[in-house]
Amino acid sequence: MDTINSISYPVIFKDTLTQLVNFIEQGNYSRFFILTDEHTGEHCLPLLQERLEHLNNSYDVIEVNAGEESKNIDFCAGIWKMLIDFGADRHSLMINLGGGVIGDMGGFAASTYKRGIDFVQVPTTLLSQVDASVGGKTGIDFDNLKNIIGTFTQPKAVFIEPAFLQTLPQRQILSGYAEMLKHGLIQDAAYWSELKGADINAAPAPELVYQSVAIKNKVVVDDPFEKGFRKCLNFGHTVGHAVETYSLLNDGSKHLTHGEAIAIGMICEAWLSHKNAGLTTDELNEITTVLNNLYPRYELDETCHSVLHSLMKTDKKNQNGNINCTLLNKIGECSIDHICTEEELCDSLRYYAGL
Ligand SMILES: NC(=O)c1ccc[n+]([C@@H]2O[C@H](COP(=O)([O-])OP(=O)(O)OC[C@H]3O[C@@H](n4cnc5c(N)ncnc54)[C@H](O)[C@@H]3O)[C@@H](O)[C@H]2O)c1
Ligand SMILES: O=C(O)C(=O)C[C@@H](O)[C@H](O)[C@H](O)COP(=O)(O)O
Ligand SMILES: [Zn+2]
Repeated sequence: MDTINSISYPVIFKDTLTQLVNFIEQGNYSRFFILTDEHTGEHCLPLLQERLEHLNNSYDVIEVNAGEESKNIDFCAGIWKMLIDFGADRHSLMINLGGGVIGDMGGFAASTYKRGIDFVQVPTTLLSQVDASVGGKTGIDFDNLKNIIGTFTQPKAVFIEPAFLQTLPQRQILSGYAEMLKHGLIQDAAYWSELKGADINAAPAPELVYQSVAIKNKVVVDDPFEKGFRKCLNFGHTVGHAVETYSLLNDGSKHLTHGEAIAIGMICEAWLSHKNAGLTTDELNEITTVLNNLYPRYELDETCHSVLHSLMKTDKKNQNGNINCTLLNKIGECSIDHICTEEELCDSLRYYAGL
């Protein structure tokens, strides 16, 4: 349980911060930059800085506001500007110290600055440790659409440090847990069974984080650019991204987290899986009960269906104007490219609302 080899880089689980310092020392970088947000600047940066004290390399810290509201072109431009002001050359390294927002946006900023500088992911939320840091999807939100601008660019390494999870609020633990449950549902029934009964009041054991990364990694290694089966990792996201965006637009600072929205999306898409892909009634009931008990309820009445449907029409898995979902054939097995109609998608929202 030390390292997983991903597409072109290691995901490191052991002696993580020491390994990060070694990586910087051996990388011969002209300069490095640590991207943080307000919370990781406070809770995670000091732990890293302790280890950097004996290094000769100089570095700068770039801090952005925390949260999804910052994952946009304005904050990204702020990062590019800071890199210019700090004199970052092509042999610079960006260290993304934070959750999925920092990883996605920092990865995007790095992959485009001077046509691309190296970056590493140091994920500090459960969600980013089990999912966002691996696989090379970078990006920002634009025009109220999730991750609509971005690249597939692989980091040079990923460093997963369990100590960072100690300061993570419970709500964020639960948010990351949704992507872990997704990994079980799409690829591993035994993992789903193990997780559904686990204590979610604290960060999960490192073995479970490792298992999730292993599941995701196998998929992204086989299909790094999402030409086909990688779409399985998007189970719950056709509806989930629409619900997340809807909440970002309507709920101000009380918006849903990514994981909370994906949990709702997984309930709806489990219903679609029952209708169109062979998921049994018992399995649908099991998935619905587990997710509905774990995650807060969210009101989705008829008035929001047309907005949600318009948002789903922009999903990246779609083709030729059809909305393409990833659906479960059974717990632990899924298939991609199921075309779902507006009526079916709205019925799935009605199923959720009627629970
Ligand atoms: N690239 C991918 O493959 C991928 C996969 C899944 C999700 N995502 C994206 O990831 C984002 C969600 O990521 P997230 O859930 O990590 O959100 P986030 O980055 O907004 O972090 C959640 C909150 O936790 C705080 N935080 C982070 N680490 C902390 C720590 N150790 N202690 C205390 N507070 C801490 C952050 O400041 C923030 O307030 C979404 O934008 C989603 O689209 C990307
Ligand atoms: O890595 C992937 O592939 C995923 O789909 C993982 C998702 O959990 C993640 O939310 C991802 O950012 C979604 O990507 P998008 O292409 O639908 O924006
Ligand atoms: Zn996700």
